[in-house]
Amino acid sequence: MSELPGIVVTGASGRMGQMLIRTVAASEACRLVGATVREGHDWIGRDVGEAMGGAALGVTVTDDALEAFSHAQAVIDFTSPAATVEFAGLAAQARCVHVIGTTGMGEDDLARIAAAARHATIIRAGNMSLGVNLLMKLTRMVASALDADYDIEIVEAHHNRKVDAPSGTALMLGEAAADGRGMRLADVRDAARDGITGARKRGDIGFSAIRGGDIIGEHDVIFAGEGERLVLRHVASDRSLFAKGAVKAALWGQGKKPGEYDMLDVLGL
Ligand SMILES: NC(=O)C1=CN([C@@H]2O[C@H](COP(=O)(O)OP(=O)(O)OC[C@H]3O[C@@H](n4cnc5c(N)ncnc54)[C@H](OP(=O)(O)O)[C@@H]3O)[C@@H](O)[C@H]2O)C=CC1
Ligand SMILES: O=C(O)C1=N[C@H](C(=O)O)C[C@H](O)C1
Repeated sequence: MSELPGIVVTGASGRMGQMLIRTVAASEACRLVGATVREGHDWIGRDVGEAMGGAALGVTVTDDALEAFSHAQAVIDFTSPAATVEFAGLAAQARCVHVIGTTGMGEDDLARIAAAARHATIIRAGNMSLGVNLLMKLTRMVASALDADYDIEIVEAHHNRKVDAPSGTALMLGEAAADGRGMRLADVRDAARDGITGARKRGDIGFSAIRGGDIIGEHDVIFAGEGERLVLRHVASDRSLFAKGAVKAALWGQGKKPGEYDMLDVLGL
């Protein structure tokens, strides 16, 4: 019988990194074979389960990503744009499926990931949950049914440690809304209102970001018309939601041709 796919988790000490370690270790469909952290991190050389304050998991934390990837079939990566771009090259070299949850990527980062996807299977999504990916489909549908008399506003709320705004999810929802209207988000995006902004421009898609406490992730897509308002909402109440989606993506990616995929592909939506 062949072995279960081996998975490496990058950024193992992070909020999502620790959640992913627990999720992969508990899965009956894959094995945890590696855990990486930044160079100089004080977890290096320790068992990752113990470093997290729990039972040993038999995996030693390392900062040698390429060596760790070379023993794996998939890498799950929720870190930072700079780290993810580097890992994309290393995962391609090691012929691993690369699941990317990292948000806040710039044009340049995305171009480098697209280049890596010429040789590697990459699955990237700003949100790995079933609910948000369904919400994208609904958003596209409603945006195409309602004309620009309905102003589209996307409001997102996250914990006070989040470093990027608008969230990756909000941008995915914005892309879906723009697509539903036959527009490019770049042409209608309004994400920075402050001061005397002038009246709202018809057809724009607005973004607002709330940051506070331990909010895991909440997204509203508002269609505001005259005399009525339609609100589509997703609330994440447990980070394991994202980790389970990422594991599903890593397993789905096994044997897939090189290219860039998303969670709509994984979930068959
Ligand atoms: N797609 C999805 O479903 C979801 C996406 N996310 C995204 O995942 C990312 C991580 O979120 P979260 O876990 O909350 O953040 P954290 O800050 O808790 O974790 C990030 C981890 O990445 C590590 N890291 C950052 N830069 C580097 C680098 N250059 N080299 C090596 N390691 C690095 C950090 O290490 P150190 O602490 O040493 O800097 C840390 O361990 C964010 O972009 C977030 O938006 C989050 C949840 C769901
Ligand atoms: O940083 C987070 O926490 C989250 N980030 C993702 C995003 O930017 O949309 C997904 C989720 O909302 C949590």
